[in-house]
Amino acid sequence: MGRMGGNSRAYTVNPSDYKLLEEVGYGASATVFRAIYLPSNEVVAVKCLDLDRCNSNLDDIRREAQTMSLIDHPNVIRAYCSFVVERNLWVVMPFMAEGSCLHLMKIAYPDGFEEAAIGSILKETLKALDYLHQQGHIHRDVKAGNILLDSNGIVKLADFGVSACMFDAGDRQRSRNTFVGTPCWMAPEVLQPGSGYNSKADIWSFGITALELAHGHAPFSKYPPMKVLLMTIQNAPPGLDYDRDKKFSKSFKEMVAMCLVKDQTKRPTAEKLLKHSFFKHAKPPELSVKKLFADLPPLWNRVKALQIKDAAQLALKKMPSAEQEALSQSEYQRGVSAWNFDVEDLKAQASLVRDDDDLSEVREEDEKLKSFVIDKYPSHGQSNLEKFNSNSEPPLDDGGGKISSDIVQPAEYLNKKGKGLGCDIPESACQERTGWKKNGSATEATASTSEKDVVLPKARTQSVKSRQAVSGPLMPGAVLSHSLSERARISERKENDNQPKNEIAHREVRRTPSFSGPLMLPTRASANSLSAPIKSSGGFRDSLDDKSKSNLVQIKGRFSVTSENLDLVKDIPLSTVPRRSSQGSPLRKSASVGEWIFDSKQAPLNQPPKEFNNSTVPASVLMPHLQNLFQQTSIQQDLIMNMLSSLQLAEVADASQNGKLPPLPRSPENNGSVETAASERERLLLIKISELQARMNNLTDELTAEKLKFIQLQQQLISLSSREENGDRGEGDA
Ligand SMILES: Nc1ncnc2c1ncn2[C@@H]1O[C@H](COP(=O)(O)OP(=O)(O)OP(=O)(O)O)[C@@H](O)[C@H]1O
Repeated sequence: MGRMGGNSRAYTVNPSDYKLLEEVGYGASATVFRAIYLPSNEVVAVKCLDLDRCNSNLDDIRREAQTMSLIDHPNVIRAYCSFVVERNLWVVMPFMAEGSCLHLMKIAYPDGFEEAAIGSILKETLKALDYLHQQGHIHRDVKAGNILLDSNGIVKLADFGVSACMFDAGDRQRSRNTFVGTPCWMAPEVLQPGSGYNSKADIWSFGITALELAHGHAPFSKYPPMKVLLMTIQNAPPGLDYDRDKKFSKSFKEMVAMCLVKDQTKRPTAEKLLKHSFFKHAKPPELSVKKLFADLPPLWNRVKALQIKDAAQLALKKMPSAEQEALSQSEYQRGVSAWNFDVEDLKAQASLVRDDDDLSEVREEDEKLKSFVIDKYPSHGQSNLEKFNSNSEPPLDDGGGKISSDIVQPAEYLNKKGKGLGCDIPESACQERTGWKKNGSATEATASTSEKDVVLPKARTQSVKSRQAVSGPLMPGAVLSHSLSERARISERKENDNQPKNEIAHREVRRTPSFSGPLMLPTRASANSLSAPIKSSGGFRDSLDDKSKSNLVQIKGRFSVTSENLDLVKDIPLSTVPRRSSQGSPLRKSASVGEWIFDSKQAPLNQPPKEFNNSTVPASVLMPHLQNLFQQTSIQQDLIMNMLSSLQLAEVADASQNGKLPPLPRSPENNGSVETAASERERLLLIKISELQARMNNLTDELTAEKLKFIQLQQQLISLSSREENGDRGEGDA
């Protein structure tokens, strides 16, 4: 460590020679400051690496620092010198006044740069890569966050050297607990166990970086690491879409496609890629890059604005997501640090990760972000909040988590014409151009082909949602209330996802005894099994929990999918219930109770109309049948419930009087046995209820039989009378 060669100017390794000024960047393990090198009054950047957060030892760092001293290229940022200050490693570098491309996009270009600027930035970056590869190095961390710009438009690739060393030794990027990163830039071969990788891995990352610059975020960036790993391995490579990314040239699309080939041997070298027509026509960066930040405020003010926004986003992170992210993150750390993936294991882990990219959720988060900012910065006013939007934002892929108490000065900045903030937000600093530009679906629309791959999980999530809705919003009128309650239930479920498990369980128990919606099948099941007073006992709580578990068909994302065909007698001891096969069940026929009430035009219940088997039947045809079915079922349900409850009340009173049920203990001395007696009482009541149900079934059977008899008699009567009529007519004719 110490001074590094290849630089004409000598820099001391004495920390007191450096005056640290504003923070201009932060990453997984480091914070970067603008600083003054006092002996020469020169502005430099000092990167302070927290050694406690790095998994590398000092020897590794020293070795890498020596390697760095050999690097000398205009497009690779070099370290002037480095030294240890307490538990930090300070790396002194040239100060790149416009920061990273990532920051620039976040602050002013949430949808990415225009092609001319991208071409220049990529060309300079590729020159750096070519140089490094020629020197036998692999960068391994090519991404917009590591492409730095200075005020002249000069482009330099950063984070090589010390950082790469730390990457070797462990898991540099992911060593900080608060950091949430994604392996979006990693080549498939890097993620695959044992496949080995070389400098072509940088070409893949370069291709991903091209997409990042084009869209404002890397493909898959909204997914947690585990999911990204799998998507990178399993999905078709991402790319620029020939239709959707119309604004980009064919040669740009071609160039990206060449980089993002899964077979590394088919990817071009940096040297070869530089000869691609896309780079041949690239403009000098002074022309196309410099104008990107022409009217932007100083870097440190932008960084502060971003920190506030990042803090707001972090504060809004919902618990389960955070937990899942932590899980994903820890798995990711485990795998990445060893560079040894068990793909099957990853799949299993990734299946635990939610699919959460539907727009409604993004909007929901967006709304929360707004309200958070209102709470935190009430003076900003609603009009300004309209400018806040995180839809287009990729997840934080740098540090974050630092809630700065500093206040960004009133922004004279970010007044870029047509894009400028032009607002009066004092702290979060007019973030219109800080990536909070509203572009929601537009981002989706311009997504790369990679995001087409994402459509699948999306569709799956949606189908799960629609299945959930089956029990609810079938029809207007009386059922509407149920649909509403069901929707409320779903949203409650959503809410539940954000709550500690024990609380959810608690609420589940509290919710189920409510019989407000007799048409809701899950509620029916619980209503059928138990009466309200019994439900309040602890014993029932267990049974409820078990029941809810047993009804769980699938957990998908935020939603648990429950069986819609819950057995109404599920909770009743089997031995006491005369079970019938559904086919031969008179109870099924007893659905004809509805026929007594509704006119004969109504659809038969036992047999769905033929069209039902045809999936192409229009909803307009299906809806009346479904409504009819639903109404009849609900009426039948109500009838049964009424009969059941009246019978039940009578029986319970009866049984209690006859001493069949143990009376509830009344004296305080009996307190110890209250629970036992109560649960015994519950058990007996359950048996009673099941007996009553069985009796009710028999009664219904009898009723149905009587009805059939009645119909038969009616038919006989009709035929008799018609025969009589015919006889009369015959006689008359004769
Ligand atoms: N020389 C520099 N001049 C100006 N800004 C810089 C300089 N070096 C780094 N930065 C800023 O600081 C940020 C973090 O730096 P860097 O990427 O080196 O840290 P890190 O901890 O290695 O981050 P990560 O590992 O997440 O990429 C950069 O994204 C950039 O915005």
